[in-house]
Amino acid sequence: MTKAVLGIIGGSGLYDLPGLEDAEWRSVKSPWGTPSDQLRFGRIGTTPIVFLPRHGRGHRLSPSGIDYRANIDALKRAGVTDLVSVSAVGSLKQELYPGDFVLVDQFIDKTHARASSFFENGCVAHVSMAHPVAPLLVEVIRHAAEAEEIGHHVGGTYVAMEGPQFSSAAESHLHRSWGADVIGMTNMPEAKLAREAEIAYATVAMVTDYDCWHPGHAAVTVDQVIAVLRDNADKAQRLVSRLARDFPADHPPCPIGSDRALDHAILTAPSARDPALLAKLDAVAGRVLGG
Ligand SMILES: CSC[C@H]1O[C@H](OP(=O)(O)O)[C@H](O)[C@@H]1O
Ligand SMILES: Nc1ncnc2[nH]cnc12
Repeated sequence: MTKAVLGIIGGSGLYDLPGLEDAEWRSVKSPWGTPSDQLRFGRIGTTPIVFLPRHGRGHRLSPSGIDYRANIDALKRAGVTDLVSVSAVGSLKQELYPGDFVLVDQFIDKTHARASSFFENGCVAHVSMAHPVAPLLVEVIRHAAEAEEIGHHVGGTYVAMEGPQFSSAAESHLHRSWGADVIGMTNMPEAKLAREAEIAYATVAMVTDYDCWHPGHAAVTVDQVIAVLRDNADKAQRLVSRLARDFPADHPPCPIGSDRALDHAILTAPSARDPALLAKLDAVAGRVLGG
């Protein structure tokens, strides 16, 4: 059993966590770059919490400009074992209405302009992304949503697009033809990097719009996204607070191995590893690299 530290990445509209006790913004340095902001350390009940606003306070960072490696590395250095992303998404299905919450369990990664791995020349590793979302974490979120009587859908596929422009209608129809449920711009490579860092990851996707495929709805605009987020801020807040309050202090092993993803992943022979890269991997891969 490991002691749990709950990380929350706040997406669009979520730049702080009211209700966090003993809260303090603290800078955490990362050898991978500059995290989106300082981390907000605190607790809710007895659960230690580390919060990070993904786009920075004031929404300074575009989805392509976020240093996802620095964010995940900093959260790992802060001791985070479980990470919940709270994200605005467009709906690709009639039955997923603006205001609904979707606990996604799969991703399709269409991003192409972001560093997407900690493992580079000099230390090559291949982790499994077959099951990108940690089932025990989803269960705790599901219980929290039920306890707060917040309507939610369990399961769904999130398409991660590069952005920052929204999709064309042809792209939106293509994503629907893939059977995907929701679309956003940020959960990849975040989920891949969390897996490499052996952090359990799950997403609360908050539907804000019907993207641009729906004949009965105008194409998505930022104003619309913000209006829906504002209307649902209280629900999101209640969900996170309940999740944190009820979060189990001890941590059984993840059934899909999120917490030991590197056990058989590193291919580069010890003698061929690049010492400079190994030094940067101290937090992410310290468990298997030692030192
Ligand atoms: C403001 S709409 C587009 C923006 O919102 C989502 O961000 P996040 O996942 O951080 O909530 C979407 O991915 C885009 O970055
Ligand atoms: N329709 C959409 N496409 C991409 N990202 C989004 N975030 C919120 N709505 C979105």
